Amino acid sequence: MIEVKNLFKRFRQAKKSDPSRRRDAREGDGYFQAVRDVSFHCAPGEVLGLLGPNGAGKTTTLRLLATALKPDQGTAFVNGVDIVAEPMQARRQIGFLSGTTGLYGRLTGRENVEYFGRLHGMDEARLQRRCDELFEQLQLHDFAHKRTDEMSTGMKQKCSIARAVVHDPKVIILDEPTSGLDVMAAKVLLDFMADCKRRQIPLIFSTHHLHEVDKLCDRVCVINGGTTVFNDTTGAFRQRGGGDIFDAFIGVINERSAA
Ligand SMILES: Nc1ncnc2c1ncn2[C@@H]1O[C@H](COP(=O)(O)OP(=O)(O)OP(=O)(O)O)[C@@H](O)[C@H]1O
Repeated sequence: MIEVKNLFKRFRQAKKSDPSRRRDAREGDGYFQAVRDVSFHCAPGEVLGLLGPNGAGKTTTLRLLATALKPDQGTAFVNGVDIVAEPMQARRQIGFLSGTTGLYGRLTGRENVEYFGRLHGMDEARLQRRCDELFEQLQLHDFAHKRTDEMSTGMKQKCSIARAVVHDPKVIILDEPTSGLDVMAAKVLLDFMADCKRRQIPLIFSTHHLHEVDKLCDRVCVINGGTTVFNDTTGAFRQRGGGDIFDAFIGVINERSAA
């Protein structure tokens, strides 16, 4: 179970901006309030889609949840572990794919994944079994021994996912996993996510591709201007758009912007 409760995060800005030129209500004196009151939850067997326009605060929220950043206020619980009080314990439960691939270019795909498995303290037999399983599932076998700096975007992304989940985490958080991928590579990743759902692993992913949400998600959270503006089931979201998920998204964003 993942429970995110009233997260807030501001970033310091090097220069104070001129108040008359501020374009974003989140900008203050020497800071930018990237996340301001974000809440949602995702149970075992559920997939939650995190949506929002560019700059809404999705990546910041996911980095807070994955303990890469510390919130200013609020917290989250990962399988009952408080990410603020016990970040190390929380981190062990989480598989996190960030926007940057984080692969070592001179290592092969398999070497990268094995390296991160060893960092997680996995014993060799379990690590090899897990790598075999992931390389099969992500259709990476043919490329396992290729250096990652010679791989295509899709192959790199699959390796990054394998790297993120090698330790068999209890929850999975993916930041724009299908961004920039061709249809075939995206399908492999969507199938992987569907399998996590079948295995009762709570999974959260951010995306701009609404058809992925339509196909895969049980719950939807929309962030706009750093704040949660929708948090409910995918069915309830569709209804907001009279059955159309695109209209639902635009309606939720426009409603908030008008307010
Ligand atoms: N380290 C930082 N310092 C200052 N501002 C930041 C920092 N990180 C993010 N921001 C700002 O916070 C806001 C939210 O950024 P974030 O990357 O979380 O948005 P996003 O919803 O993931 O956007 P996108 O869909 O474009 O990836 C943006 O305006 C961004 O410029």
